[in-house]
Amino acid sequence: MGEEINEHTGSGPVNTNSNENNGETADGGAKYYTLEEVRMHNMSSDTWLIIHNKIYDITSFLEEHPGGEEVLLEQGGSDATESFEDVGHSTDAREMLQQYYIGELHMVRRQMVSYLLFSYALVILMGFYDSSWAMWLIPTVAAAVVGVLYRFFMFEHKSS
Ligand code: HEM
Repeated sequence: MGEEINEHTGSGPVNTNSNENNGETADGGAKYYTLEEVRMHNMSSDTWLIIHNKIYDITSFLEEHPGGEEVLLEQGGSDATESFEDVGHSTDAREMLQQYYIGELHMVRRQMVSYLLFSYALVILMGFYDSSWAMWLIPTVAAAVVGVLYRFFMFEHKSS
């Protein structure tokens, strides 16, 4: 998947090859935005929300929202997952989200934590490397850790 991270602080994606407003790059991969970048879009003329790690540009939806514009503006530029779920939105409301989808949240910090934990686990295991049982245990545990991390990242990017 063509992962694209926009590190700029402007209002649109940096990659000129990307298709605007459909959350996909020209090669079909999702657009990724950092939390810092999403935070910039917190005004009535430009409102983005994060819901379940997906980014939505809801500027054009503000006035249409049955629950009012105010509640959306309060959440502008931030993670509205909890508020959205607390209201108990209908299936229709969830389907409406799709038309405002522009990309995915890039989990820089969570990825770093995972990499650190993985490295830490390897260092601990290396301490046992002088015993014979460790010869098979280390690769086994390392494979299990990689498996868990892989599932974690897949869930993170696919959750909705
Ligand atoms: C882009 C995201 C959102 C969409 C598409 C959306 C859509 C809707 C829709 C269609 C309804 C009508 C009731 C239903 O069908 O469930 C509704 C009601 C409501 N929404 Fe949202 N909503 C969004 C985000 C939010 C957020 C983040 C909040 C809270 C901060 C919120 C608070 C409310 C409230 C309070 C109501 C009124 C519920 C009632 O009066 O029964 N919504 N929304």
